[in-house]
Amino acid sequence: MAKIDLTKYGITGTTEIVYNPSYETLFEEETKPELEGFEKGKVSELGAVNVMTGIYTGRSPKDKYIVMDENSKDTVWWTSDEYKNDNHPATQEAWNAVKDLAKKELSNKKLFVVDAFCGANKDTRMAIRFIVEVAWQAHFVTNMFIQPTAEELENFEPDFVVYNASKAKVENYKELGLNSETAVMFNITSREQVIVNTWYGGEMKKGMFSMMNYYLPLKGIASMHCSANTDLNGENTAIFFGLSGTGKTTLSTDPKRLLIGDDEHGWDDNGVFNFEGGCYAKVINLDKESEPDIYNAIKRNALLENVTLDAEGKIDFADKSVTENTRVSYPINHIKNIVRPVSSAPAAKEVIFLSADAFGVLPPVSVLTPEQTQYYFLSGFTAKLAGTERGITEPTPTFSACFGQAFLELHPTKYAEELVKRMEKSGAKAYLVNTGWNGTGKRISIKDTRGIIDAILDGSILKAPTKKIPFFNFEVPTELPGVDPAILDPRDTYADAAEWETKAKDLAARFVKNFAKYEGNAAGKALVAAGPQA
Ligand SMILES: Nc1ncnc2c1ncn2[C@@H]1O[C@H](COP(=O)(O)OP(=O)(O)OP(=O)(O)O)[C@@H](O)[C@H]1O
Ligand SMILES: O=C([O-])CC(=O)C(=O)O
Ligand SMILES: [Mn+2]
Repeated sequence: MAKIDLTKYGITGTTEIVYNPSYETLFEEETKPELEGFEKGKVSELGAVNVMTGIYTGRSPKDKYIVMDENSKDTVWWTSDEYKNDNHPATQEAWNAVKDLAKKELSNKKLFVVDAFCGANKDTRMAIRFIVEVAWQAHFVTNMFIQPTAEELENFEPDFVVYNASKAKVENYKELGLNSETAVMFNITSREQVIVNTWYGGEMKKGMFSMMNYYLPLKGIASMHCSANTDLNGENTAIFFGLSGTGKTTLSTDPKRLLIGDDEHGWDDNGVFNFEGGCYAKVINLDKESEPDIYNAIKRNALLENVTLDAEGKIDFADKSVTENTRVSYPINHIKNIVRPVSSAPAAKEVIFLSADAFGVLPPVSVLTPEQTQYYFLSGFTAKLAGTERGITEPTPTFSACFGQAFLELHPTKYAEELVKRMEKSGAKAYLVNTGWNGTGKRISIKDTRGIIDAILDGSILKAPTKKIPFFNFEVPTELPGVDPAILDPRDTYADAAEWETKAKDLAARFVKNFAKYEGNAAGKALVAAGPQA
C-alpha cells in the first residue's frame, strides 16, 4: 500500500488515515452508532445504506469557481454578459483562502483517503486522490470512480487532489468575491479541487467530469455528458446525451444490451470509454417492475441518498419530502449486462439527444440531418428537472449547450467539433428524442420511449415511413414497432392542433434567440438554416 503523507498538502496532526477502505470497512465506518447528523448512515431493507446529504441535495452551480491564472485565462470558457455560464473566475487570493480553510478543517483528525481513476483509458485517465472526513463520502467516490488494482495502488501518483471540507464555511466570502459560504473551487494549474460547505457527493463526481472536459478535448478527444451501451457482441455502440433527468441512466440500462456507463464518456481513436466506475441513478418513484436492473442494483455496497426510511429500514421511493433528487450510487458491476473488464466499446453508430421538453412541442423522435445534429447539440434544449440544481423546483425550459453546459470548461463549439469529427469517421447518425411532455399534459411513457430507442438501435426507424414537422423541419417516423402511433406526430396529442402550432412558434423563436450567440462566426451562421424557422 502506498504510504500517504498528508503534510505535503498542508494537512497536519492527522490521527488516523483510512486508506482506500474496503466495502466492509466503509459499511462499518458509515453506520457507527456514535455518528450523528448527516454523517450517520442507516441500513435499508435492501441492504444499501442511506444517508442524508444535508442542505445541499443537488449541485450548487452558482458557487462553482475556477482560479483565473496564466494557464486558465485564455483557455477556460468564462462566464460573460453575452453568454452566461457556471465558470466563475476566482482570484489566486480567494483560492489560497479557501484552500487554507480546507486544510484547517481537515487537520488534526481521522481522515479517509481514496485513490481512484477517472477514465477507463489508461493513456488519458486522471489519477485522483480524494481527501474527506466523512465516511460515506469515501463510499460515494469508491462507488463512482474506477477502483485501482492492488498493483496500481502500489505506484499511485495522483494527477489531481480533491479536498472535501464539507463541514467548513467560507465566512468572509464577500471579501473574497465569492457567492456564498459554499465554494466548489478548481485550480487547473495546481490540479486541485476544494469543496466547502456542501456535502453533496455530486460535486466530486461532476467536478472531475468538468476537469476531464477541460483536458481531453485539448488532446483531440471528445468528452461527453452521455450514457453509452453496446449490443451483446460489443459492436453496435450507442451514446445518449441529455441533461439531468432526461433518461441517460434509465434508457442505457437495457437488459438487451451491455452497459458501458450511465453519465460521462470519452470518444477517442479506439472508441467510446467510460470515465466512471459506477452509476448514479435517480430513485424517485423507482418501480421494481419497470426498472428491474436499477432496482436490483440497490443492495449492499450501493449508497442511497436522501431517501425516506421507516424505523425498520423500509424504503418509501415515492417520498420527495427531502428532495426530488433522491439517488443511489452503485459500482457498475451491480448491473449484470456490462462490458467487461474495461468499460469501453468501438465508435458509436447511433447518437441520441435526449430532451425532456416541458412545452410539449418536440416529437418523441426526429431523425436529424448532419446540420441539424450540430444545431441541436449546440442548442442543448431541454428542461431542467426538479432537484438536481439548487433552486430548481419544477421543470424549467433551458438551453444547456452540448446537453451539459454546467460541466463545460471550454467553449461549446469545441465539444461540437470533436463530436462531429468522431461521428463523421464512424458514419454515426443522430436522433432527437423527447422524453418529456406532449399535448396530453403527461410525460411520454418509458415504454414508448424504449420502443423508440429499440427502433433506432435495430435500424428499423430508417425503414419507417416518415413525414416532415413544420417550423422545425424534423423528419419523423409515422409508425414504429411497439410504439403508440398516435404520439409520433405531436400535433395528434393535442385536442386542437392549433394549440401545438402556437407553442411551436414560441419554441422556435426561443431557439432562434438562443442561437444568436453562435452566429459571430461563419460556421455558426451557416448552421442557422438547419434550425427552426420562426
Ligand atoms: N419517457 C421517459 N424516458 C426516460 N425516463 C423517463 C421517462 N418518463 C419518465 N422518466 C423518468 O425520468 C427519470 C430519468 O432519470 P435518469 O436517472 O435516467 O436521468 P439521467 O439523464 O441519467 O440524469 P442524471 O444526469 O441526473 O443522472 C427517471 O426517474 C425515469 O423514471
Ligand atoms: O451527477 C449527476 O448524475 C447529476 C447530474 O447530471 C447533474 O448534477 O446535473
Ligand atoms: Mn444518470
